[in-house]
Amino acid sequence: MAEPLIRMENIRKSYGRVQALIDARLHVNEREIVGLLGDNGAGKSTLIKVLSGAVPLTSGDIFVRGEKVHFRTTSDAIAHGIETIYQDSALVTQLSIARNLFLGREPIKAPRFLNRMDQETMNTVARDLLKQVGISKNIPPTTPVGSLSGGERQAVAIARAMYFDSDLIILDEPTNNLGVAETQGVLSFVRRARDSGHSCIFIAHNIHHVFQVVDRIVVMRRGKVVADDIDPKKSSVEEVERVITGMSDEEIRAALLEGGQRLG
Ligand SMILES: Nc1ncnc2c1ncn2[C@@H]1O[C@H](COP(=O)(O)OP(=O)(O)OP(=O)(O)O)[C@@H](O)[C@H]1O
Repeated sequence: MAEPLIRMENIRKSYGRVQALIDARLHVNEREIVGLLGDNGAGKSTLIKVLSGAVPLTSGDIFVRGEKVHFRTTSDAIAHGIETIYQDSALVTQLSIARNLFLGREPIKAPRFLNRMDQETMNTVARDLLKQVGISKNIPPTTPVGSLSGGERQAVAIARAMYFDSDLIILDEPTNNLGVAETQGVLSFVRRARDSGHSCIFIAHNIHHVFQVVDRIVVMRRGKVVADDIDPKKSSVEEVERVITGMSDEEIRAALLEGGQRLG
């Protein structure tokens, strides 16, 4: 079998006495959307932070296309094609969509010594990217990001990762606080990123959103990966919820009943 794009093995991460990750493993194939699920505190964010170079691992190995890597900073991970998009996506609201797409990597107009940004190129690329990512309305690339909706901002961040050729785009709770239509928009941007050759890790508390978009589901519980090959087409939401909680139907019913009695 082909070497996966990303392979993480025996990942341990301790914060003092707290063992956030215990021999966690994760792989992501080329052109694959992996959904990462788990209850609060299961270790999802920590695993992603390790993969994006934001926190150092205590022990374990990370491979990119079979090559062992050591990420000490987020720039190391970005240099290996791994881009993480957080909810607020680090966009500058006062600047245009085009400027945000190129933030820190702006093309320079000739003659280069004058150090003038090539606004025209930025606008042309931005227009094309917005189309690729599937922003349906005709939004000019000169529009300030501050006037975009939450879903459109996610689209700009995804477009940026696509343009700078990130192989893996990690989306941490991209649909949080979004309305129904906006959420559907973001899910379709993620599908388009996959269809144009990128892989994604999608973290969301809303299991229904995950089911709609991912190719495979990975579940974490108490720092460990307890399932890494759930096919959303063959499993039900309830089955996956059981894996997340580690509870049987009976235990879930008892917990609900107990909760109901407490409320009553
Ligand atoms: N900086 C930190 N210092 C100490 N403990 C931490 C730190 N970050 C996370 N933890 C602990 O590590 C464990 C895993 O947390 P993590 O945030 O990775 O879980 P999560 O699955 O992302 O949860 P959530 O869905 O609530 O964001 C938890 O017990 C958490 O309290």
